[in-house]
Amino acid sequence: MPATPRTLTLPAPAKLNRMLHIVGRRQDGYHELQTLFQIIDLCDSLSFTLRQDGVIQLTTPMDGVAHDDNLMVRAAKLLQQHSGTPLGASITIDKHLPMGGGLGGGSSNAATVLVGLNQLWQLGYSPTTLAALGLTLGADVPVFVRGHSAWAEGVGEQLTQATLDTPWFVVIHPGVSVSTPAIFQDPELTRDSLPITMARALQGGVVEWRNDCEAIVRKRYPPIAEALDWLAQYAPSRLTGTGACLFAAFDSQKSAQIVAERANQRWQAWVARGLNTSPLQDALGC
Ligand SMILES: C[C@@](CO)(OP(=O)(O)O)[C@H](O)COP(=O)(O)OP(=O)(O)OC[C@H]1O[C@@H](n2ccc(N)nc2=O)[C@H](O)[C@@H]1O
Ligand SMILES: Nc1ncnc2c1ncn2[C@@H]1O[C@H](COP(=O)(O)OP(=O)(O)O)[C@@H](O)[C@H]1O
Repeated sequence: MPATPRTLTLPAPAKLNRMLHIVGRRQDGYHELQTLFQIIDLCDSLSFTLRQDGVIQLTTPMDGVAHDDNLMVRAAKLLQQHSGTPLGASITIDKHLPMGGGLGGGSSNAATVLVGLNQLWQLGYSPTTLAALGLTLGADVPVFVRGHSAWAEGVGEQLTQATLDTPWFVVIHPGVSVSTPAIFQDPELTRDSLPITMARALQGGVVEWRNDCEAIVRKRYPPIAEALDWLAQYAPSRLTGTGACLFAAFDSQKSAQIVAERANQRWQAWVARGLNTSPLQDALGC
């Protein structure tokens, strides 16, 4: 039998919401969405070292997030409690994704912890079990556990695998942070988009592909409106999630790079490839 690995290094990729429609509001205040999630090759990198003493320790603190509130620590403890394993782990992160930027970095970190520790602790849980556990941490965790571009409904947890085009994206963070709860509480938010089918969404292309949060985000955060308008000179620009990041698709890496290099120095700009399968699942060979 092969020896149990004692360390594991795995990526935690970002996502874009290629479109996001708000089709209703539940009794508990949460919004019903229809969205196309696409995983991109912009990643954080997480390393796990097995511990026999049962301790969960994040060894790279993150500014503004207390140790025990960190989604990585919460995910590890959740899996530990659920499984009853006596094992622990030290976790380090090389963080590249902006926090609270609509790229799903925190959720992706949590998913990589669930998938990575499932392997390191040899628990043998299925993706379905891990996705259900992940959902208790955040609506965007399941898509990263499944590791495939997807059509999502409900609050984002009802996933159907989808295959999207894989352009090169320019992704911009305009340097302001958006409060997700404030956007969802905004009285002017459009909440009555007509539900569409996944087939229609995939056929509709750019015509149907809008983000219903964008009008409010533009109004409340002028620097985001400025960045969306700037990027739209080159290709249709759109917000991801509730922002603050926005993106546009290009045919080649070169054309995306030319645009990214022209971006305002006050913004962060990346060039990233759209994917259909996650680098996390690629790394694990599943
Ligand atoms: C809307 C998305 C699309 O990807 O935006 P981003 O977070 O990526 O920007 C996500 O599903 C967000 O999910 P997540 O980031 O987990 O949201 P949470 O922290 O759970 O929600 C923060 C708050 O936003 C509101 N909220 C969130 C999601 C939702 N479908 N309806 C809501 O009304 C709730 O008031 C909630 O308390
Ligand atoms: N490991 C983590 N990485 C990023 N954010 C985290 C993490 N753990 C907790 N958080 C909290 O979760 C919030 C949302 O994070 P993130 O997923 O990056 O944003 P978004 O949901 O907008 O894409 C952050 O503002 C931060 O307070």
